[in-house]
Amino acid sequence: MMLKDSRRGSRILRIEGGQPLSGELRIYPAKNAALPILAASLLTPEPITLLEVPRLRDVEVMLELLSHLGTRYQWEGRTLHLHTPEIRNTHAPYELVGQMRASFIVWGALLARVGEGRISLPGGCAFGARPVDQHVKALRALGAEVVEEENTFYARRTRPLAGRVVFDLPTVGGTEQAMLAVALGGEATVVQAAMEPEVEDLGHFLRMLGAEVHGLGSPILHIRGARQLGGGTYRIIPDRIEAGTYLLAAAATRGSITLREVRPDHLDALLDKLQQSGHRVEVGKDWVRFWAVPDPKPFFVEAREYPGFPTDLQPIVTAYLATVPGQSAITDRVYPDRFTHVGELARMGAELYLRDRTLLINGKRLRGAQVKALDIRAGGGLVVAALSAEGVSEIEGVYFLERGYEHLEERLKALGARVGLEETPLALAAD
Ligand SMILES: CC(=O)N[C@H]1[C@@H](OP(=O)(O)OP(=O)(O)OC[C@H]2O[C@@H](n3ccc(=O)[nH]c3=O)[C@H](O)[C@@H]2O)O[C@H](CO)[C@@H](O)[C@@H]1O
Ligand SMILES: C=C(OP(=O)(O)O)C(=O)O
Repeated sequence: MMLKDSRRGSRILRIEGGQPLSGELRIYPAKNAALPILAASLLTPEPITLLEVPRLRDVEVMLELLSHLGTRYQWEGRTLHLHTPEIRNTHAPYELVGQMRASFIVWGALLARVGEGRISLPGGCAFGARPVDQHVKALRALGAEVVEEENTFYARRTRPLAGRVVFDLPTVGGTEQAMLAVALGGEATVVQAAMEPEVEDLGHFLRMLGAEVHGLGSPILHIRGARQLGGGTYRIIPDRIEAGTYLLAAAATRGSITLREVRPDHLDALLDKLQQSGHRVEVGKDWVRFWAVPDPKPFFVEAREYPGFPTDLQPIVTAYLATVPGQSAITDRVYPDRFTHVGELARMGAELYLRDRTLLINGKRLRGAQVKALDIRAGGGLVVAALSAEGVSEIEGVYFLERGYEHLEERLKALGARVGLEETPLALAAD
């Protein structure tokens, strides 16, 4: 019996597997680039327009937080107008920050704009420890006074933040936090900065506002903030994780698809693995064509920081490899315990063995089952597995899928999948 989850609703995604995906898809802009750019909009009193913003639950949550802090916003189709003439609140409470980790970087923006910020420890996908010590280290290195009390952090500054931040490890959110903290009037050199395309996109956005940003895409960044930032219109980069999910779904179903409005260079690590598996790939400036072979080969993947194989595609490539005969192996250097999807995939008949943080996979034809998405990309993995499986799967935890995949059901249908979103009857949903 399915358990009722009142906060997350009781909908299920029903997938009848076995249909090879085929067709064309325009990839949406990146959630993980949109979220820090939304946080950065707090830095300026001037209006900002973001073109083609993903209409995702995470974006709605971030907008709720921004309005609490003082932003007025308006949607016009997929275009988003934002304006923060002044900050009305300097406290980002748990009810908002607890829903999503990316919200934590509004802290740096508040500190830069009004000199202080109080923020609750963030929530987000739970796939092992996700500390914030590097965020605190960065703000302290820049001269902020930081006090932690009962899962809430308070920071203030008495002068513009400036200094050298040396991270212990490359952190996407930590790097973005440091960038926001100095973009308005401060200055920083960031050593061992994250090189992810989403960090680079934030850098381009800050440049548009008037900050100087050097070294984007490299491990050493230099940011010189402007005394006053302006506004402008910005287009966010395509979502490499959404693109990767559809490519792996096509691979798992032995289908063929064309992705448009993508950045193939952001997908290098995945495209290389797909080719290693035997599939055919062609790329152009902003498109990728993919044809699966019927008898792909297994491979080894190690998820790492960009430009390595992305950890956010790790659960999804696991689902694909679970369909490939032979032995594959996966490790995740970014989140070594990101394996919440393993038990659920096993329910679909996948043969997976976790040994010393390495996942060994004996690929085979999967079978449909009732499973539960426990985070966004674990959910993406279950969708990929269900699409390739024999029979019907019912995926619970649609809430998580909606955090990361816009119009998932319609898009899969357009590619020929047999999929439907269903309300669980109340009788079934009750525990
Ligand atoms: C909204 C967003 O963009 N989320 C992405 C972002 O998350 P997020 O920014 O939270 O991930 P980080 O890059 O910060 O994490 C990388 C590693 O650094 C560690 N760490 C991080 C911060 C800190 O203060 N201390 C610390 O030890 C983490 O535990 C992890 O092992 O990058 C992750 C890694 O690519 C992705 O999985 C997430 O989808
Ligand atoms: C893990 C993700 O998001 P967050 O960092 O907000 O948990 C994700 O987008 O896959």
